[in-house]
Amino acid sequence: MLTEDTITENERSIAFDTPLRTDAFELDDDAKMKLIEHHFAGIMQALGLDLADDSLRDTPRRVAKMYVKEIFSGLDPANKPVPALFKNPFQYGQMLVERNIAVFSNCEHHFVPITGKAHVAYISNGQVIGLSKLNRIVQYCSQSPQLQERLTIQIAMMLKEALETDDVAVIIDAHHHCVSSRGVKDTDSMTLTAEYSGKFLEPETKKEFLSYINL
Ligand SMILES: Nc1nc2c(ncn2[C@@H]2O[C@H](COP(=O)(O)OP(=O)(O)OP(=O)(O)O)[C@@H](O)[C@H]2O)c(=O)[nH]1
Ligand SMILES: [Zn+2]
Repeated sequence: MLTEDTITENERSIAFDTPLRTDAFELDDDAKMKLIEHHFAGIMQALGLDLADDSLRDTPRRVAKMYVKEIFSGLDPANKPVPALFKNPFQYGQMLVERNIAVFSNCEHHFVPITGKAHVAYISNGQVIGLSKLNRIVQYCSQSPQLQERLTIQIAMMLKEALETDDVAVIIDAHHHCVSSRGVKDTDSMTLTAEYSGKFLEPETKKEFLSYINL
């Protein structure tokens, strides 16, 4: 069992990487899209769909482009945002909370959407980050086949790396379409995950963060 006490930060980071093969980047994006287009046409064929139909003809190409360039573009570390930090001349030393960041991800078990909100916070160690970069970090981590637990931890790790501080918190409140549109078909349940580190492990700081986000 992995716990924060028994593993190092580096080991934890590897444990929570999205499982990728070592040859994951031997094909370039164009080659990946060609392959996905071919295989997706096979799926449609197996379902009995008529690929000669005007509306369906280009679907394999659309899906391939969407996977590689959009919803799974976060698999490629080349797409990782590089968040610029600014000096903090006004010495803002309180927590900064960005709440209600849209989460659009996809569940790795069924490849259907996970949609919801992320609430992130940090306490500056002397530098501040451009606000939109917090959204970009959430987006990048979301753009892989995901588990909500792993997504939460990956966002926290990337915030720590970008902000050069351990004082970060992440909450995700999300709706899993694999739970609502199929399977158990529960349309109302939401899944809540949290990752706290540094000062956010202290009860008062955690309480202050939670008081801002109106769950
Ligand atoms: N822990 C976790 N589980 C998830 C997440 N997304 C989906 N799941 C669950 O993954 C499980 C996969 O279970 P399986 O029994 O292999 O798949 P299944 O037969 O399609 O299961 P049902 O969804 O119950 O029909 C399901 O219980 C999903 O609800 C996630 O982000 N985290
Ligand atoms: Zn699922």
